[in-house]
Amino acid sequence: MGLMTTLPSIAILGTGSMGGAILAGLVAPGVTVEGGIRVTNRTVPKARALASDAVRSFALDETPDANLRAVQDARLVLIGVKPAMVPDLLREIAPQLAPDAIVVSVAAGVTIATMEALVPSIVLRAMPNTPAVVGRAVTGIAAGSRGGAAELELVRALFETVGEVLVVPESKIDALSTISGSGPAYVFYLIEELTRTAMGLGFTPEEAAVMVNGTFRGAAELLAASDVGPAELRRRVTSPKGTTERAIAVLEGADLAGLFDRATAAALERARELAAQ
Ligand SMILES: NC(=O)C1=CN([C@@H]2O[C@H](COP(=O)(O)OP(=O)(O)OC[C@H]3O[C@@H](n4cnc5c(N)ncnc54)[C@H](OP(=O)(O)O)[C@@H]3O)[C@@H](O)[C@H]2O)C=CC1
Ligand SMILES: O=C(O)[C@@H]1CCC=N1
Repeated sequence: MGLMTTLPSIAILGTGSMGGAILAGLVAPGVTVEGGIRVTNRTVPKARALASDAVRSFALDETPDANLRAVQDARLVLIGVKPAMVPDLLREIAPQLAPDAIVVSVAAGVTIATMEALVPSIVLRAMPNTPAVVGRAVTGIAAGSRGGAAELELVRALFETVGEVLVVPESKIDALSTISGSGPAYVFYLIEELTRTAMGLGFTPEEAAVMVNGTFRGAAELLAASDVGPAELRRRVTSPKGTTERAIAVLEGADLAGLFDRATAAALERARELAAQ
């Protein structure tokens, strides 16, 4: 972010919530994609909406060989379709991939071994999150058995156009997904619920949004700007024998910590199911 980045030609196959968020980073100022960006979707209106001077888009409904056309000469091929569709898509594009193509999948669960069995290319996995849209993603990336440091650095540069990157072994990528991949949903859920509570206390939706959204933003920015961690920042809100202390006691009584352990365990279990599909 904020740096000048030059990337080689890129194809995004499946440009929905996640693929579209990454595309937003690629077309941001400061990023040059030499050789251009091609993206695909199934439906025509969605594909059309993504087209611009910098982006050629293809819809499968209109161009049945959309994915083949998109990967032609592409150095980076980002797989953004649903996990269950990944194997068929890889089988389809395998004959068309450039000899030096690097395939990067963001699909939850689908392992590098599964993908390496289907394409001759270097394959990596990445697990970004939707704040990519505003350049604030956290993305885990994992290398496979092919390729080396240069390919990993290229994929790091790709995801650094949309935020921070953490390199992890593939054995940790599903666990990372349960924290940062799904994490924005947990945060939005908390925001929704606190907003509902505020309205129950008599505030208008607008007032509730000012209070809740502003508080999440303020707390996140305070944490980012602080040299102390969240526990100390929480302590500074929690006056001894005051009101926050009572509220926190209720959350502790409901085992909020245990709930997060159970929620992430369920997400991890689902990643394993998706891998087995
Ligand atoms: N959403 C998130 O926060 C994250 C998602 N992921 C992963 O990203 C992937 C996509 O998820 P998400 O973006 O949420 O889902 P979406 O449904 O928003 O995106 C999937 C996209 O794939 C398109 N598509 C369907 N079939 C094909 C095809 N055969 N060829 C090309 N494109 C096709 C769809 O087009 P159309 O809509 O026109 O049918 C759609 O735009 C999943 O594998 C998920 O695990 C990873 C990290 C975070
Ligand atoms: O819910 C999902 O399966 C994807 C992966 C992480 C976030 N969204």
